[in-house]
Amino acid sequence: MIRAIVTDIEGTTSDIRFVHNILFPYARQHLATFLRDQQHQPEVQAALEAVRAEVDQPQADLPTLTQILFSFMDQDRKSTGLKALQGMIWRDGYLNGSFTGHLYPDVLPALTAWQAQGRKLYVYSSGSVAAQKLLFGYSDEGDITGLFSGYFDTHVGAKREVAAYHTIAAQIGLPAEQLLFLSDIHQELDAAAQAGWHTLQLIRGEADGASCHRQVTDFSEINLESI
Ligand SMILES: CSCCC(=O)C(=O)COP(=O)(O)O
Ligand SMILES: [Mg+2]
Repeated sequence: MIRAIVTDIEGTTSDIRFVHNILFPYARQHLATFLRDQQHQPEVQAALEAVRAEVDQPQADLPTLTQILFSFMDQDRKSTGLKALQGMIWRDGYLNGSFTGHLYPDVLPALTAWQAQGRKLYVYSSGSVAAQKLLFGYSDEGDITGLFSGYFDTHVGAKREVAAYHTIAAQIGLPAEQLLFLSDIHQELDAAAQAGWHTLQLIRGEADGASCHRQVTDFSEINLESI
């Protein structure tokens, strides 16, 4: 029996185009000003230190770090330091009404039903935990953070690493065979499956012929009793 469901965000609960066409450009547009104005805030300093460590440049100054962060954004690199900074910048965008967090219309009814059945819901995304809480706190459907029992980001490891799913299972406190991971990316599901989890792939757009995972086009097609 599935007792907990862990969901990805981009391409699973929310449109990739929202992330790539709204969130990422907003962070890019505001990065330099944000760093200039907020560089002495402890959380910003911690993120910049993480970037320095990631590129093995302990003395890198702010202009150098800014260029490194732009190149990370060009590569869509899932850098924990970049993701922390993006989340801080997006906070302003949510608060000033520049955007709300996209949710596919099938997501909220399914999550609500699963929670009512006593199943625990979690999020695992490369976006920082703070960014995840913002997306669901300022979603198209209002604040739905009350549905979730916890959030995981790259602090537990990258989404294509098997070890990350062992860590999440240990933190949730359930055996892998009671856990279901929902994602649009088959390499992430491969890692979860290798850790013993159940998996389901969301196909929101293009088909994925290279996948060996069960596929659904939206959350309304998910029947947890048949897993
Ligand atoms: C919290 S929404 C922004 C997600 C994000 O920053 C991202 O890079 C998505 O990566 P994922 O590995 O979750 O597809
Ligand atoms: Mg995804």
